[in-house]
Amino acid sequence: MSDFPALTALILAGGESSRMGRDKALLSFQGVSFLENTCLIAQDCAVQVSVITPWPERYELIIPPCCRIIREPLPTRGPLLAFALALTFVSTDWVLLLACDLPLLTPPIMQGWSRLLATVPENAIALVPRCGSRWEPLCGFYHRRCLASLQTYIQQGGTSFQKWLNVSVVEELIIDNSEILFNCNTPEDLEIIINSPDVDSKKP
Ligand SMILES: Nc1nc2c(ncn2[C@@H]2O[C@H](COP(=O)(O)OP(=O)(O)OP(=O)(O)O)[C@@H](O)[C@H]2O)c(=O)[nH]1
Ligand SMILES: [Mg+2]
Repeated sequence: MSDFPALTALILAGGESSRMGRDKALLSFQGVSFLENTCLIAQDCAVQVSVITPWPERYELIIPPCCRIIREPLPTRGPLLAFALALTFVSTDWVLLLACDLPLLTPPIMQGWSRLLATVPENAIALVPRCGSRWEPLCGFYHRRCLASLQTYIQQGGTSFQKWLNVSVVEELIIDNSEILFNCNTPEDLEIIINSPDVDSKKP
């Protein structure tokens, strides 16, 4: 048995990738696509992994066999609404939400963070890292009890993770090394990780 609660991982793969100019989920890093790599990392700490996307056909051959796909209607309306939809399919208390463009995450890091769930106060709806004044919501843990407040926020027209988290009780996930959250959005970002001598072992 693991020393953290059962987790469902929800992986977002429905972005436009407009800055990258091609689908980030399909980018290859160290011989594995970004999306498959994210699924494999998530599998290591989650009892169920689901990919939420409007185009399942694009990914069904690259994701590991036991991962589920949740189809999101088109047109997409951003990560917050995709998360709210996916959350309705979750049966574990805790969820790990991940973007598919965080290629430096590793299983040991995610497991270490998962252990912190035991320290989260009962009234908190999430455990999320911060970078400066902003949350890093697409690499965070959410309790299923956040769904009610999330749905209310969305019904009021909200679409911003930052604003929703700022009006919620959220525990900050303190991270030792923010480089682990390196977000690969542009061709230049991709060059950086491909050419970095430190990422061979994915230890920034
Ligand atoms: N399912 C789903 N995922 C989304 C949606 N929008 C963004 N994402 C995902 O959220 C994560 C972060 O996306 P961003 O890097 O902010 O945006 P992007 O749309 O992928 O790329 P840009 O067009 O360059 O902003 C990625 O994993 C995206 O695939 C959406 O509407 N639905
Ligand atoms: Mg991004």
